[in-house]
Amino acid sequence: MLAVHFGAGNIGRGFIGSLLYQAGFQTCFVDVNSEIVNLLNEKQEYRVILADTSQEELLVKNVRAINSQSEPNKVVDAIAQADLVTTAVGPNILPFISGLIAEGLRKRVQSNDKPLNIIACENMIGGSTFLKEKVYEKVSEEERKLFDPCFGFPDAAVDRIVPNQTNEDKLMVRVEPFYEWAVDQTKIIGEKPRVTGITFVDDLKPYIERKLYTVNTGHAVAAYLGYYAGIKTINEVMEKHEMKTLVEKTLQETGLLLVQKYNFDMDTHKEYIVKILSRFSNPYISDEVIRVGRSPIRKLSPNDRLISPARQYVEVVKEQPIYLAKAIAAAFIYDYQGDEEAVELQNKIKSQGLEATIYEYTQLTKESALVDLIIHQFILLREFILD
Ligand SMILES: NC(=O)c1ccc[n+]([C@@H]2O[C@H](COP(=O)([O-])OP(=O)(O)OC[C@H]3O[C@@H](n4cnc5c(N)ncnc54)[C@H](O)[C@@H]3O)[C@@H](O)[C@H]2O)c1
Ligand SMILES: O=P(O)(O)OC[C@@H](O)[C@@H](O)[C@H](O)[C@H](O)CO
Repeated sequence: MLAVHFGAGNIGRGFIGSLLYQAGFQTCFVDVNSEIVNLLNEKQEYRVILADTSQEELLVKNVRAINSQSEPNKVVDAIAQADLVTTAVGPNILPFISGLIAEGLRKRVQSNDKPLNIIACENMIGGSTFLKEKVYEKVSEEERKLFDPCFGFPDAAVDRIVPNQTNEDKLMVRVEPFYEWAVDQTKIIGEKPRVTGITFVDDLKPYIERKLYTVNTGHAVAAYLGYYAGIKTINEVMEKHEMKTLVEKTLQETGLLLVQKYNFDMDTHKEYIVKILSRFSNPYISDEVIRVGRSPIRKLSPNDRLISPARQYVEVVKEQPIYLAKAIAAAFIYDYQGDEEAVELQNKIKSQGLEATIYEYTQLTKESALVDLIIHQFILLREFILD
């Protein structure tokens, strides 16, 4: 069985690649990083180490890689023969890989009538659906009709903390022991991929919202407030009582929303939050706030981990989400110069002011009480910096 996986980065190698190997797949990674591509082809295996007391090691074998920039035709051929296609490249990159996927599917319908599922394993709601839209923009109406019965794009939620890391062995990747991979089985075409570790569900929305608005919201709060306080890593943030409290208070807000919206059991959800907080404090992982806070414009977009739960909190809980507003304000203050989106955001605030910048990136409107709340929290944080 052949899996083609786009993105041989942290989550690609550390999570998806390791589960695919354990399920008996040969994995062909597709990436633009020639160093990683060459190493994968040279070694054909890599190590995944668990970041806990056990330091357990898994040798992931049966892997190869293609550089999609220099050998796009090989990617097309691999997709034409694959049994599964997955991605972990980042939401902003999906449009850039959609052309190659379209080419691959175009070639495949001519020679291979086996159904194929393409699963985007990205931190976003509706990632595979978005990828499908981008692929379908590149093919004709006639081809879309041919593709529909053959290719599924089931959405997914993936959870495993894999920090950026520099190891002597450049292929090795250190990962937290916890993982979760939920896939919308209603959108699968043909047989479900036989991968132990995937949970197939009929309704992905509660899974993805619970994950994104707990793990990723909590992470974003820790990253932006941590950066603001001059702290380098997430576990250092969690060691500061007042910071940890801010993360907890924010997760109480998203928790209340999730419990009311999905009828989750409150005690079970509280336990889920406790588990997430303990994952953030894992002493075996050093996860920089600049990785977790990366791409603030994406993280401030309407359907992502900050604005979406804040807007829904107002609608569902009918109160003001003070702590989410504080986290959003901290994201608008985030000015790390090594992050293109942070630089763009700060330039926008300088040139057009905070209020117009909020409207532009969050798509909140003048009618939303959230805007004043965010501005208020922004001023409080700014005054604190200037003091
Ligand atoms: N790291 C985590 O803890 C984690 C956990 C769950 C989900 N995710 C999600 O997984 C995705 C990847 O995150 P990551 O942390 O592994 O990032 P990463 O930067 O480590 O990996 C991304 C990989 O994609 C490659 N890439 C970039 N452009 C490409 C292109 N055009 N074609 C093929 N490959 C390309 C990069 O070279 C890199 O190897 C993101 O959507 C992220 O939100 C990450
Ligand atoms: O990958 P991002 O930029 O969407 O979010 C950063 C982190 O919150 C994220 O990578 C988490 O580590 C991951 O989602 C845990 O499952």
